[in-house]
Amino acid sequence: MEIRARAPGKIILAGEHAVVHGSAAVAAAIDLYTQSSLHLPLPGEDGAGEVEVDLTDSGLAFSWPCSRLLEALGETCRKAELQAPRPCSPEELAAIARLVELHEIPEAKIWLSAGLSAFLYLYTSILGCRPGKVVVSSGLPMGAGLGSSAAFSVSLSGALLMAAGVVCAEGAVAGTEWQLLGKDHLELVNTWAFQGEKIIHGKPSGIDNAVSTFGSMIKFKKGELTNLKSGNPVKMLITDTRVGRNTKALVAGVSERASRHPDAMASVFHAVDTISEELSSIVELAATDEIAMTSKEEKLAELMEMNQGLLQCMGVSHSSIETVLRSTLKYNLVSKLTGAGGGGCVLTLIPTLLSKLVLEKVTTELESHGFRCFKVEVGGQGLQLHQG
Ligand SMILES: Nc1ncnc2c1ncn2[C@@H]1O[C@H](COP(=O)(O)OP(=O)(O)O)[C@@H](O)[C@H]1O
Ligand SMILES: C[C@@](O)(CCOP(=O)(O)O)CC(=O)O
Ligand SMILES: [Mg+2]
Repeated sequence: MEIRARAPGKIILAGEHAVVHGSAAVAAAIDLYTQSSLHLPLPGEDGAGEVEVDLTDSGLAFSWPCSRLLEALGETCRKAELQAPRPCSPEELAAIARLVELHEIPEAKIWLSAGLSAFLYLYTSILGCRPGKVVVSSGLPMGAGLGSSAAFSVSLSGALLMAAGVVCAEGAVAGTEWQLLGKDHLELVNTWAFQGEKIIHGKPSGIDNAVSTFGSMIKFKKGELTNLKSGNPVKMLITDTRVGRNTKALVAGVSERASRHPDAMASVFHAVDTISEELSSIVELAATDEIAMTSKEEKLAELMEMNQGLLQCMGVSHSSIETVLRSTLKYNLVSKLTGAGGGGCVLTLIPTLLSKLVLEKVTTELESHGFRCFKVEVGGQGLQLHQG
């Protein structure tokens, strides 16, 4: 049996970091995906008696004998029958970390260990210690602010839950082999994926796994999700500064700043909340044609600029991000970091009336700094599955 699941990455238009502290944020799915293909041996064929994961983008594969997993994680594997999402306890996480340490991960790729821990937790919690192989491949840059960790957790959870027979397709994406889940099944995938995100991020808000699961453009506040009817989606240029960073460390850094300066940071988070609320109402107004496109774009640009200033206050900008801001400002274009910052990706709003020539000039200038630019479609489908 083979099950494939693909889950999109995301951009955050406003509200990253502040969303972890209860502010609203606005995010949208993008057309770059992480795909997980799960192969389970048929009854009677036990395969190699191992759980294997092939991380094709990093060129590394890992496997654990099922007997070893059962010995280390007996409780987790037994609880798999319940298939109700639950957090990973510190004892389980320590046992999983020991299983990951059985493999020598090259120092340059040590950041993969968080993803491997999330994999082992999701696999054994949902399928128990059954043999199987998962091949993961992604079109998303990893650790760059486009939500690769959430897309990884969502695609894995989707494939595993379908294999366990807990979720099933309810519709199809027209003209493709991909199938969709109903709302309740998506909720279940999302709750499991959040457990994976917790292992990778420490303290995620849940916005990344929500937008990766449900797709579209959403407003997210304190775990509550509102779908935004966006009409004409905004056009964004993404610049990957190629400066590596780690969401977990950046989120922890903002929390530390908030505990050093609680009142000042509460004001910053409140300001971000009002920016996200205003941005989401402009997006929805534009869908009803009650606001002209140019006026919408001017307002969005100003709100993005203000949000970027507040992200600097939180201490998550970076000299590479500032270089992108300065370069795009020369062409009167507004940019802000997206995701956790500290490097990673920057969004630049592309106004409808911007000439191709100007866009080419900006892109050339950004690429001359060693950055990578690309355009994405915003607000598409969330999790999609295929059973072969
Ligand atoms: N395809 C993948 N294979 C293995 N691990 C992955 C994959 N995608 C994401 N991860 C895990 O997620 C981490 C990146 O997550 P994070 O720091 O939150 O950045 P982002 O979510 O913005 O890409 C990686 O270090 C890795 O542990
Ligand atoms: C910084 C944050 O708001 C978004 C992190 O996104 P990413 O992992 O950098 O793609 C954290 C969160 O909301 O969980
Ligand atoms: Mg992430």
